[in-house]
Amino acid sequence: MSEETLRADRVSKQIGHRRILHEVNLVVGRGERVALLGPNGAGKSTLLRICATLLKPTSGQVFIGGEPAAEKPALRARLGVLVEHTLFYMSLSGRENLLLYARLYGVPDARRWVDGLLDRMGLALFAGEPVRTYSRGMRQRLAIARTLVHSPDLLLLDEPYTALDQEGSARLNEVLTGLGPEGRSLLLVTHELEPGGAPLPVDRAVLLEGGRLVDEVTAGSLDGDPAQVGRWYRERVRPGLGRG
Ligand SMILES: Nc1ncnc2c1ncn2[C@@H]1O[C@H](COP(=O)(O)OP(=O)(O)OP(=O)(O)O)[C@@H](O)[C@H]1O
Repeated sequence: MSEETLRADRVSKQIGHRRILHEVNLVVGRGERVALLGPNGAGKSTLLRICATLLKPTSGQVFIGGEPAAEKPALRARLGVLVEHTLFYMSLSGRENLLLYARLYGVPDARRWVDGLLDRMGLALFAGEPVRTYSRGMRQRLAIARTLVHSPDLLLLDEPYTALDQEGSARLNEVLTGLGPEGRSLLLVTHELEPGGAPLPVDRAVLLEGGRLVDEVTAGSLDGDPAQVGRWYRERVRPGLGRG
């Protein structure tokens, strides 16, 4: 794996007559966690989907671990992706759903590993229950666990805190905090600036507006206080008013 886990190189996206992304350059280093922030409609989900190889850019390229993603579909296995509406087999249990995924990726000692993930997301008690009985927050916890099943090098999470309660958010924060030391990387789209009342667990935040990356900040540059990422963002963007 190169030191650059993800590189978006002059990525543009046009849908119909609309330019949604304008020559976006973004690098996520190995073990680095980056928040992709911006107002509604800025193009965050579109950029994340392109980085996740779910959507093709109109121009520009995405590199995963230094390799061009468009030419190597196998790189997909290095990614853990959460976008809206994860699909599960509703009549199967949470555990069975994750085990299917684990077998697909040839995860060793799958049962133990999957049970560990369910436990980390606070789903141990419901592991054997069919997913159709899960609440929205429980499904979101399961969807997060699923992104981790194959120990991906890069997590791409779009609004993962949606529907999570305080405890679920804290569990996710813990998972994301553990990524850096394991050399795993994160691209996180969120409107939640203090999830579960805690600072965003990222090393850097970038601001996307009108399809352009317009600013960035490292958590370390803000007096070493990651809680300041939220303040940094709020000072730049006032909801509904665009750039402040
Ligand atoms: N398939 C599509 N067809 C037409 N327009 C689209 C399509 N997908 C996205 N868009 C438009 O692209 C722009 C960016 O959308 P995107 O979902 O990437 O924004 P976002 O920053 O994630 O917004 P939000 O914070 O509201 O989730 C929006 O104006 C949206 O309407």
